[in-house]
Amino acid sequence: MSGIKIRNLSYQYPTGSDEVLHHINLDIESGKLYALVGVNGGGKTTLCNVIRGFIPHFYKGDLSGEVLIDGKDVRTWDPSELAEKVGFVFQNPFTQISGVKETVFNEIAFGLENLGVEVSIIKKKVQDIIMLFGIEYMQHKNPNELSGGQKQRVALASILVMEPDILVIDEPTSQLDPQGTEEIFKAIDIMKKKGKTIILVEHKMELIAEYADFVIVLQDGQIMKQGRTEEVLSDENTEQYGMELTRYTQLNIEMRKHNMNTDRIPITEKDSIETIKKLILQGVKQ
Ligand SMILES: Nc1ncnc2c1ncn2[C@@H]1O[C@H](COP(=O)(O)OP(=O)(O)OP(=O)(O)O)[C@@H](O)[C@H]1O
Repeated sequence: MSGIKIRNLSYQYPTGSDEVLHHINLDIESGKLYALVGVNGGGKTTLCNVIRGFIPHFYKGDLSGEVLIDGKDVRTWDPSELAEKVGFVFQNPFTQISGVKETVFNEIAFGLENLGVEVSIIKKKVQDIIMLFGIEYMQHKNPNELSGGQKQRVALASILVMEPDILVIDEPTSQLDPQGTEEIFKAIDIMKKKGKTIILVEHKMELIAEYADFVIVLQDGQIMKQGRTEEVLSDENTEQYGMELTRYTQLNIEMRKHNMNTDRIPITEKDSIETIKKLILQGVKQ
């Protein structure tokens, strides 16, 4: 179980003329899923890079404030230990696949091999992950011959097999069709149920509404809004930060303009059906 505490964090890239993160304060509770949202260039990837220690270990620049992972500042973490603690899944699965392994099974085993883990343990762990992700059918395939969605699942599995406590996942579905997207979210949900702390950059609000515990809205390097998913996504004001509320919330807001007031503003399909059903039943009783 791992938590992250960020206090007054500001950052400027070495080649940049301005700060791209300004006075960020965040408490990331362990075992929860946080969706990091906001318009392009808001600083989402930069913040992810701070959390995984890429900034300041690889990108220098000006970093001020505190970023504590399990109570220890990222600057004092040993980079390889931090890489074991925080698993990072890239936006583009093609970047993540090693390119040197000929089967999906060996690809997933690659990270553990590099750590020098005993072969019998590696086999067991890889088999377990393959079962968990339901990707037995592709284990003997060449990773280079997989579709984008399949590659992305293999990329996630290769990170999860290393058992990091924290997972930072940057726009995993941006290149995927609806089916591939659903498969990825099922995999993310599996990780959540395993108690991982997850920070997910994602634009698809309906999926965020369904899976995230908390939402953080970043714009121009500042946190404009943060809170429980229901709170942030049922608030019309969230739209001012370039976010589109889910279609269920939009419908509800329209209904309210016509005096059809539900007891609460839904953010998911299931929620929407329930609130509307209740409203209809109330109408029937009157
Ligand atoms: N390596 C870099 N050097 C200098 N400036 C950078 C670098 N990487 C990003 N930036 C700048 O930092 C700001 C934040 O970028 P970042 O990629 O973190 O935003 P983002 O919210 O992830 O955007 P997107 O949704 O487009 O991925 C942008 O103004 C960007 O131009």
